[in-house]
Amino acid sequence: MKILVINSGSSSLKYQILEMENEECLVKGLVERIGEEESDIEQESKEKEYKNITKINDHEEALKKAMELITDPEYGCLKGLDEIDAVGHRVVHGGEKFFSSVLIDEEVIKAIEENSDLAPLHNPPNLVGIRAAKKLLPKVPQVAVFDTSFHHSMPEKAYMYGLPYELYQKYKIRRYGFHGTSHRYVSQKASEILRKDIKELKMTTAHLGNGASLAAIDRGKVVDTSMGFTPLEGLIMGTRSGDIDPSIVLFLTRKGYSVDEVDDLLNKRSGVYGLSEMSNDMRDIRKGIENGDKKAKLAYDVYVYRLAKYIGSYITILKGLDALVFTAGVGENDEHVRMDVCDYLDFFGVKIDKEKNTLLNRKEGIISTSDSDVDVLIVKTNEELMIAQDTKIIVEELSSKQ
Ligand SMILES: Nc1ncnc2c1ncn2[C@@H]1O[C@H](COP(=O)(O)OP(=O)(O)O)[C@@H](O)[C@H]1O
Ligand SMILES: CC(=O)OP(=O)(O)O
Ligand SMILES: [Mg+2]
Repeated sequence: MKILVINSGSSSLKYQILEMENEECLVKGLVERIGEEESDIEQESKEKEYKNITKINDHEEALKKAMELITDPEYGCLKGLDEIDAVGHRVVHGGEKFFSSVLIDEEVIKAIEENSDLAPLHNPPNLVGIRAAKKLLPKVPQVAVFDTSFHHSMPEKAYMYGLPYELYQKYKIRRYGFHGTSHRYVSQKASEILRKDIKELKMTTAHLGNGASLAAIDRGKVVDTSMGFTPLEGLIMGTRSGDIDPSIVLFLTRKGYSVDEVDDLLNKRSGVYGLSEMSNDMRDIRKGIENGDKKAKLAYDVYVYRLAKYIGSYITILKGLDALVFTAGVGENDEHVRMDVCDYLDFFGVKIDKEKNTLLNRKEGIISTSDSDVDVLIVKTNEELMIAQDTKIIVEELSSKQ
């Protein structure tokens, strides 16, 4: 079975074709800066790499271009689009309605549309991707895999805010959590690496990409997570502020900032980028620190401090910790972040093996010492594989019913 996985962002479209026989990725591509004068297109297959800059007007055009490249005799991996058996879509906000992946029909599309209010940056482009794929591949079953669904197990006490209850009833204002597909994948993978049943483990998974979140996972079930009503809450991220005093928003609007300006400030101009006044990328921050840049150092320190503070609080609510898992761009590649976060956790018996931490950088495995009270791991996230696996299960169920 060949599955097309689509992750459609506000101005980008990421895609992969996976052969599910051996769960191999046949082709992987990215169209960026959709709608701008120049869009970047990149595709990688076994030994071939395609790169081009051209104008791509919208997501439908991006998907069309992707389909052309997938079936290109030189760069592609398929002879025709009819080889695609199913499509799996990343959908960011499933609200309270979806707690597992579903086959997409008109009702599901309507529900995703209704949740757009809750994730205006993410759900609309996801829907555009779904509609474009349905148009191009009308006979192929399509599945939605939600970022929020793995967090559905959170208890009320973790997902409710200290706000009037009627706001929850009226607007569904509560914590939802995101990156669930990644937290689910890496928690399972970590238990495999540890050769322990996930049902026996207390775990904290740290998805540290451009967006970043933590999940507290008790015996396979999420009990808390750092992102909230939207993906803005929690950790310091590449360009997002994470937790701040909500009064700052009121203060700024009273100073004359418009709602859209505050939105832009908190989502796109804050976090590591805002503090360092330099970059959202940890590689640039490292270079800055090495060159003695004080703001880069400050941004790094605030980033690591917030992370350690959250992990400490998760050790309390989990009443212990068996495994701490680092994943995504920063988690997988930045040995300094892992080292410095674990340094704060010394009191809890977390001991990192410096040599393994360096040696396993960009790889996968256990990086704690054998006498550490907590196993610390690097796991490479693979949201696309998880989406494809869910899609396969749902499509097989569907065909067994027919
Ligand atoms: N070698 C590296 N060292 C440190 N940080 C890295 C490295 N490679 C990537 N990163 C960080 O990872 C981020 C991207 O993470 P990724 O998980 O790919 O992001 P996205 O949220 O876009 O999926 C970059 O912005 C950068 O901060
Ligand atoms: C939900 C979210 O923050 O996603 P990303 O990290 O892809 O921006
Ligand atoms: Mg990501």
